[in-house]
Amino acid sequence: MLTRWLQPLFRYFESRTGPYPEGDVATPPKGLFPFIWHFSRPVWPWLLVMSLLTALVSAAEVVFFRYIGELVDWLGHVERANFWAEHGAWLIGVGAAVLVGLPLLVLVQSLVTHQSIFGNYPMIGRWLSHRHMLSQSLAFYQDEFAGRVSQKVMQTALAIRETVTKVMDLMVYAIIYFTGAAFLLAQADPWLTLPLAIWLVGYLGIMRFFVPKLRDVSMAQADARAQMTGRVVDSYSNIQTIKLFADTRRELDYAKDAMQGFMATVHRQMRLVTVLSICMTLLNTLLLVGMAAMAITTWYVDAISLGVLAIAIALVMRVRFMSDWILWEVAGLFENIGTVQDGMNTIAQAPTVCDAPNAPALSVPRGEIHFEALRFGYPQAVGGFKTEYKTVFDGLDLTIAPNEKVGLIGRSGAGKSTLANLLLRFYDIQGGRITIDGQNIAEVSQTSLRHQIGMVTQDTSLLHRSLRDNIRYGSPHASDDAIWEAVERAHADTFIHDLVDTQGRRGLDAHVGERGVKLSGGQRQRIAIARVLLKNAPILVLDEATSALDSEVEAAIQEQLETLMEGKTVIAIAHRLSTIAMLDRLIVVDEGRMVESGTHQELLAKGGIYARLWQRQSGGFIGLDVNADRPNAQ
Ligand SMILES: Nc1ncnc2c1ncn2[C@@H]1O[C@H](COP(=O)(O)OP(=O)(O)OP(=O)(O)O)[C@@H](O)[C@H]1O
Repeated sequence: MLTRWLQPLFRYFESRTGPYPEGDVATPPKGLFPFIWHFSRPVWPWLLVMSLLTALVSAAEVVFFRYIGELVDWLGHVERANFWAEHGAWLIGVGAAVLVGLPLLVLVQSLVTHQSIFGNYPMIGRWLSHRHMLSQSLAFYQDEFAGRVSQKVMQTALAIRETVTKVMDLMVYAIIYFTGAAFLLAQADPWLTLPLAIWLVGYLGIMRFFVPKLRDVSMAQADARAQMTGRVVDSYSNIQTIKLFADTRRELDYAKDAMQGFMATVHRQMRLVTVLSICMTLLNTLLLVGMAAMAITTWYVDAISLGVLAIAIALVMRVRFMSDWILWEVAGLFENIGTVQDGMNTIAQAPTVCDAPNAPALSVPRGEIHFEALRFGYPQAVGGFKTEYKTVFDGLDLTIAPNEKVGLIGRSGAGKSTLANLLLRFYDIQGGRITIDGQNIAEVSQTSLRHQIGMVTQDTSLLHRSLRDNIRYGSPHASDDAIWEAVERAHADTFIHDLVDTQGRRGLDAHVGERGVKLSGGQRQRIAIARVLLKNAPILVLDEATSALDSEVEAAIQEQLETLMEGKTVIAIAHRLSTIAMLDRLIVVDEGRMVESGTHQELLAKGGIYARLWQRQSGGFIGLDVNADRPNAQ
């Protein structure tokens, strides 16, 4: 009933701050305060309101104590017969104010804190971080575990909320309460503040001693926890290897070693907690006894009234309960600041590959690709500070004519996949340029560049969604008819028709991945081919596109791939030379340069690297005819 009545209020306060801010994606700044501010900007007016209301609630509590003291005094002095006549109106006024005012104040404060801030604030952090992380360069994800990044995104947002709200809410509450209490006691008799002042010195000393120790042990515990989880996850994810070598005891010992490391931090922490509890109890009891003694003494010499004595004891009782709680909050605050700092190191990294300001879209009327004096090496951090480049291309020149189909050949590690990745601008080059129809790919928007290129790779990773969503990922508005047509052309219909996932979803509706259907490497590759068929981009990159298929399916698809290649510029990479031998031109890459170029026949006649490779592959290595030199030899 009450909740129903409060519904409009809930809705009003929940909608005061939008949890999904739009606008340009910005890299969060480095530095603790600017980083926290970056995620707090959308909610700061509400944080301020929360802080003010908290200060009011805290002040109201102290004032309330004061009235209780006055009441005690009257009750001690006034004649019973005159009590109502003298104080009735005043009492009803204060009673009404407490009865209506305080709950109302707490209601508004609670609505602002819980409805406007608590849910929306961390979501703003997650949303802004996630948007930024999606624009991060590929190289970033090759250096970081996806699970670790996602955990940082989720955790950091919560830690920012905890840090800011602890400072702006709980600390404000405690400071106002403590100052208010001290002021109230000083007004009655300055001597009464003495026990409080001594207690404060002791309390700050305890904080100074214990908080850094608690923070250190919490950080050590977080590390030990990560290590323990990491080892357990490592065992589960490599369960096949463990079973293969049938050595669960070794795995258990490996995990136990990390568990013992974790337990050592727990013991350290719990010992600290016990000593801290003893110190706090001693200090608080001392405050209580000290304040009681001081209050009784001052009352005895008639310096204070009975009412003041009562509130002095009551205020101190409350300080006693609050002090434990604040100490833990401060220790927690440092832990949260540590989490924010740790998250900042991952999240506040600028993408290495960026669009130029107002970058135009790429237009591909012809499909000519030109690599000009290309120099590229993968960056490698040396000693954590300096970056060196591991050279892959050193002055490569290559022009691929519109609609030309080129096969790239080279030993493993020669840089074939790298060349494809550079065309897609997954990395920025260190020298030269890459142009498509005369437009430098570094000057057009990355999205438009990748829209114009269809790619099938060796390892097809599918998203944990329905097959339909996976296939139409590059063309989100494709109809089911168009999807089925692509599926049939990729020869994927044979298995898609029979697919049922654990939830009973069938065919294109079946979900892949975790708790979904498990597809073989060849099946996944056919899905990838269907996806590219549907995308129908003017430039095609096939990086070992049929490597996971058996010969029968490969032969069937080859025909479809030829249709797919019609009217497109194609770069195909394959170790099995027979799959690319029929292309217009074959290029052999070695040590960062193009060393041979020509048709299959020309390269065979040349008797160079290609001829030797062909000879080896057709010479029984994969069971082909020794004399086969026909481009379409299978
Ligand atoms: N992300 C990366 N970071 C650093 N070095 C890399 C990265 N990817 C590849 N390399 C290195 O760059 C070189 C070229 O690799 P690339 O994958 O392009 O070769 P490839 O010719 O496609 O090999 P393969 O035929 O085995 O697929 C290799 O020495 C490889 O170790």
